[in-house]
Amino acid sequence: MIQPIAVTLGDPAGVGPEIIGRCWEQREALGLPRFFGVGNRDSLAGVWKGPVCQIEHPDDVHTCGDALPLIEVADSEIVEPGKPTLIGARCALDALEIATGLTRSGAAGALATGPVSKAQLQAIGFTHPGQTEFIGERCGVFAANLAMMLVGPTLRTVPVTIHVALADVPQRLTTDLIVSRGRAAAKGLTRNFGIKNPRIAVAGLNPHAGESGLLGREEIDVIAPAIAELQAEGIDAFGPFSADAMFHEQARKTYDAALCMYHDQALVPLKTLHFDEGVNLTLGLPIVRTAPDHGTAFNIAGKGIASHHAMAAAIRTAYECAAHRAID
Ligand SMILES: NC(=O)C1=CN([C@@H]2O[C@H](COP(=O)(O)OP(=O)(O)OC[C@H]3O[C@@H](n4cnc5c(N)ncnc54)[C@H](O)[C@@H]3O)[C@@H](O)[C@H]2O)C=CC1
Ligand SMILES: NCC(=O)COP(=O)(O)O
Repeated sequence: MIQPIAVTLGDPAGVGPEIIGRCWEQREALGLPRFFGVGNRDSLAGVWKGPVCQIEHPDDVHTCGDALPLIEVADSEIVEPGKPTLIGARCALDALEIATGLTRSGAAGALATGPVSKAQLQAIGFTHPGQTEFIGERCGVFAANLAMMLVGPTLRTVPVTIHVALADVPQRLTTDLIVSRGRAAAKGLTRNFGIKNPRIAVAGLNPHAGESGLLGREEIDVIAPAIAELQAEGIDAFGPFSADAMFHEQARKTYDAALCMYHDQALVPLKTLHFDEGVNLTLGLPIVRTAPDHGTAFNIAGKGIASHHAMAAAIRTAYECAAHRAID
C-alpha cells in the first residue's frame, strides 16, 4: 500500500493553501488518494473554512476523519493573500524541507509541492534555481542528472535547459546535457508511467530546426550528435524537428515525450493545451515529486477564483507514479 502523499502548501500568500483546501473538500469527486498538508495553519484558515486536524506524523492521517490532516509549520505572522513576505517564504521552505524528509524516509508515499515564489525564496538566501534542485540536493542527486517533465493528458515535455535566461541557452546547450536529459526522460517514462520502449521526439533550437545550418548550427553541431548517442544506447530518440510543428494533434501521437531545448519551448505548448491539469514531475529522484504547472498567482490569491485542478492532478499523478514504481 502507498503511504499518504505529502502536499506542501507553498507560499502562504499564494493560491497554494486555498487550492489544497479545495482539493481536500472534493477529494472523492476528484479521485484523490490519501494525503496530508504541510504548512502554516493560520494562512490556510484565512482562505479555506474547512476543518483542519493537526498531526505529527503521516501515520496519523486516519485519526482525522473529515478534517484535512496538517503537519503544521509554525509562523510568527499572519500572511495576507497576495502579499508575500520573507517570513512566508521561510515557512514555504520549512514545509518543503519537512515534506521532502518525510518522503525520503518512506513515511510519505510521494511529494506534491504547492507553488512557491523563486524571487521570495532567493530573498531569504535560497541558492537553488527552484524546488526541483533543492529536492535533488536533499536526495543526493546532482542537478544535471535531474529533469523536469511537464505532464498533461495529451502531451509530455522535458526542457533541456530550465531556469536559464534565453540569451544564455545556446552556450548552456551541450551534447552531454541533451543526452543526460534524454536518458532521464526515457527512464522516467518507463519508471513512472510503465512505458516499455519510450519514443522521444527531439526539438531543434532554431527556426526550421536550423534550416540545414542557414539559421543556426546547434542542430548540426550539438543536437544531432546527442540524438545519435541516445540511439546508440538503445533509446528511441529522433529529430531534431522544427518546434513549431511538433505539438499539433497528429504529431503528438508519434511520441511519448518531446525533449525541448529551453523552458518556454516545453511549457508554452503544455500550458496552452493543459493549463488546468498540467503537472510538473521531477525525474531522476529516488522519490516521486510532482507540482502543478502554475505558479503562486499572487494576483488572484484569496479571491476564491483559482482553479484547483492542476493541484489535484499533481496529487493524483504523484500517487499513480508511486504505484507504478511499487509494481516495478
Ligand atoms: N511549481 C511552482 O512552484 C512554480 C512557481 N512559479 C512561481 O510563481 C511566481 C509567479 O509566476 P508567474 O509566471 O506569474 O506564473 P503564475 O502561474 O503564478 O501566474 C500566471 C497567470 O496564470 C494565472 N493562474 C496561475 N495559477 C492559476 C490557477 N490555479 N487558477 C487560475 N489562474 C491561475 C495567474 O492569475 C496569472 O494571471 C513566480 O515567482 C514563479 O517563480 C511559477 C511556476 C511554477
Ligand atoms: N516553470 C516551472 C517551474 O518554475 C517549476 O519550478 P520548481 O518546481 O523547480 O520550483
